[in-house]
Amino acid sequence: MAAGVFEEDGFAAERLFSQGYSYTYDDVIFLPHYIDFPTDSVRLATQLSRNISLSIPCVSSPMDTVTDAHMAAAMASLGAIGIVHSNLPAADQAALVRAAKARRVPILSSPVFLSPFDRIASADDFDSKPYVLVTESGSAKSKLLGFVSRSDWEKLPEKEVKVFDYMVNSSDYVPWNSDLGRIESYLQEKGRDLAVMVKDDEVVDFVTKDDVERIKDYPKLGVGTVGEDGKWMVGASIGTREQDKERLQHLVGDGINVVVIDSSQGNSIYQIDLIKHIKLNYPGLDVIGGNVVTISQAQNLIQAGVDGLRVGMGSGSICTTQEVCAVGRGQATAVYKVASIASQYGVPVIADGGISNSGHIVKALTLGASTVMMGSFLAGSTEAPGTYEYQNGCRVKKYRGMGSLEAMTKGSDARYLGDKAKLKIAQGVVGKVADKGSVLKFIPYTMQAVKQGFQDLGASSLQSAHDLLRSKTLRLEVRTGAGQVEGGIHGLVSYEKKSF
Ligand SMILES: NC(=O)C1=CN([C@@H]2O[C@H](COP(=O)(O)OP(=O)(O)OC[C@H]3O[C@@H](n4cnc5c(N)ncnc54)[C@H](O)[C@@H]3O)[C@@H](O)[C@H]2O)C=CC1
Ligand SMILES: O=c1[nH]c(=O)c2[nH+]cn([C@@H]3O[C@H](COP(=O)(O)O)[C@@H](O)[C@H]3O)c2[nH]1
Ligand SMILES: [K+]
Repeated sequence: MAAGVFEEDGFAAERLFSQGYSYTYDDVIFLPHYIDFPTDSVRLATQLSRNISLSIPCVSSPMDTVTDAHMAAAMASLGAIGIVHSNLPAADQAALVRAAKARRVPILSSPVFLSPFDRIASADDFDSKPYVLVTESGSAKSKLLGFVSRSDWEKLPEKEVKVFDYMVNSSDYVPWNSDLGRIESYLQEKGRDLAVMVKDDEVVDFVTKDDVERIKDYPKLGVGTVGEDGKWMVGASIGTREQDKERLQHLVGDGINVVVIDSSQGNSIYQIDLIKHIKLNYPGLDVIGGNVVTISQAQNLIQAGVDGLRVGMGSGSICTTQEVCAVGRGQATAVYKVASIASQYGVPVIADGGISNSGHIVKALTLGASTVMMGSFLAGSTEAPGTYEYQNGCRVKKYRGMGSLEAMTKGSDARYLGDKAKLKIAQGVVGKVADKGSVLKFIPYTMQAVKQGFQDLGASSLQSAHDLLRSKTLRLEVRTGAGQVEGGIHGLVSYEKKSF
């Protein structure tokens, strides 16, 4: 296929993105190319940063309604990665990192522990869990003695008795790093409904037969993201205040694999100094800088030594930065521009914000990003922090911007403690997103859709998509308003949209 054949049809990215417009994902559309491979042969393996490889290009955002320990473990199990948020005291953030790394299953049950001499007075004591675990002292760091199932407790005629009188005695456990396959065999062999995981002298968690059955039915992805220590890889975010150096020390102590410096405008003296500090003091730790949207911002952070760049300003679903500050960039343009410079230095780019469907992921990756970072796309999942509630008959979870007044005044973050006297201006909102089920189910389907997009483009991998982009074989155009309407569902009285 000679490139010349396409010269007259569509634009190369270089030309399209140098005309003075700030384009976002929905503005642009790729022209299909040539298919000579099946969908399943498309490889989505990628780099998060210089030294961290992922088997799928997905990252969960460091936001307090998106990434805690549960999300981080689930993302790692999918071959992606989670970045634990920093809107809480340093020790608590480090505890989330520790929790995510303390298992090799994609789920967390966060058990309730009791001692044999405690009593279970009400169903609330189960904290919505099917079991409580019984240990010698009633804490995790104590000898496992057994468990109480909620159904057994409900059948008790007299609830005032001590746990000791009716618990199931069992000190049987599986090692902390057992995967689901191993746990399933254990449950089958022992004819049990519950496997407790123990590490050294600490009871880590439990997995139920119901959990295993549920997850077994989900589609399988590639290998999980595991570090040299045999644990899930987990990232964490920090700010650029002096106290964040101490926070980082905690996080490194608990084994984070990568740090993300969280700022809406990364090209600052504060961030550049911090990058240098981290590279000097933790030379083995990958640092992701940002956020940036221009070539010159990116160049400054690359010069300071970043191993990855986070791109996006004002493109997030809960962001009001462009409205409040008049600064930012359309996300398609931002990703293309930053990636075009970062690729020359071998620095991978994370396209952060504005992802609401698989097509946006295809666009971000094809325009030069190596991964996408998602907030709203993941916030309605089972694994996101918070509980579901009902709004107008719809099952929803809370999702909020980290620059919203509510998140800023949560009062825990050192970033704002010193600023109490200052007037606070919100750059984000608080909202709700619909229940999407488990990331363990919808991410594999989303990745399959991304593979179909890559196939249409004639790209069998991320590298091949980037090669098509840079060789100008990839052609694209801007869609008019009517073009965007035509590309969506239109002209129907009613419809049901089911993606998988
Ligand atoms: N990607 C995006 O478009 C946006 C993201 N956000 C999110 O909201 C949260 C807050 O972001 P920002 O407000 O940008 O946080 P930030 O911490 O970067 O900046 C807050 C303010 O503190 C200042 N500052 C930072 N370090 C300092 C230091 N060491 N000494 C003195 N002043 C210092 C900054 O210049 C800025 O005025 C983050 O989670 C961010 O990701 C907020 C707005 C837009
Ligand atoms: O202007 C902003 N005000 C905020 O309060 C805020 N909180 C998060 N973010 C950024 O949005 C990204 C997530 O965006 P999505 O929901 O579109 O995935 C995130 O990954 C952040 O980059 C914010 N931007
Ligand atoms: K926005």
